[in-house]
Amino acid sequence: MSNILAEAIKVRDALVAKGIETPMINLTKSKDQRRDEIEQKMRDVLTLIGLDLTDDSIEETPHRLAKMFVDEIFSGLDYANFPKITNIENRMKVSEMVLVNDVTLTSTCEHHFVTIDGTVSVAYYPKKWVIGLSKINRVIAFFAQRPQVQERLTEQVLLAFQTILETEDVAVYVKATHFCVKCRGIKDSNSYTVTSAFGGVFLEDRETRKEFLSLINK
Ligand SMILES: Nc1nc2c(ncn2[C@@H]2O[C@H](COP(=O)(O)OP(=O)(O)OP(=O)(O)O)[C@@H](O)[C@H]2O)c(=O)[nH]1
Ligand SMILES: [Zn+2]
Repeated sequence: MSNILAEAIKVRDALVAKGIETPMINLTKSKDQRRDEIEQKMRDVLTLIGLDLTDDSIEETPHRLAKMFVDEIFSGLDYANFPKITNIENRMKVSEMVLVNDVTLTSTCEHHFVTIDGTVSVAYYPKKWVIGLSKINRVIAFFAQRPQVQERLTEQVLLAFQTILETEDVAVYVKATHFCVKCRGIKDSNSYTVTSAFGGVFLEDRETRKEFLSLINK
């Protein structure tokens, strides 16, 4: 736990207090241990599917899956991976909306463990702080690298930025295609899902919300 940044702990506590934290347990095993155990269990799963793991193309797949789960697509379950964010004091007194539009979103649906593919737009009115623009992408990527449902992801991103920026005035808009809808089940390759979450002035003032939505052209 010691390598978790104070900012990350603040964000986690805020999500827990609001009841929007991802259902997760405390990780006690080392990454090596977790990779090893996942690899063994994935070996069993792939064999039960009917694959021959002596084939040289797939013999390393259980190992690849273990690495992918721990180090890549589910790395956002570990707050040690929360991005380092340098808050810059708003000395230039920016008072207009800061908008980062169409940030790439690649996440994983928690119901079927297949891809969620979309974009996220985030806007805020700076109060005390501004942050580096790339940090907006990095925070979104952190929460995307978890098993997710789109509604909770949207709320988590909103509260994370409200906590980091110390302002309620944040808006989040997510548009995504769910491969659990596209490649299996109902097999609808056309539909997409839109979710949004608004705080402060974006919630209270219809004109501000309209301005945000028109700026992102939705
Ligand atoms: N609200 C919400 N639902 C989601 C999201 N991702 C997937 N789902 C839905 O979660 C549901 C899971 O439903 P279940 O009935 O338990 O699973 P299933 O029988 O495999 O469902 P089908 O997809 O209808 O075959 C499905 O309707 C998915 O489309 C999401 O981000 N938000
Ligand atoms: Zn799904």
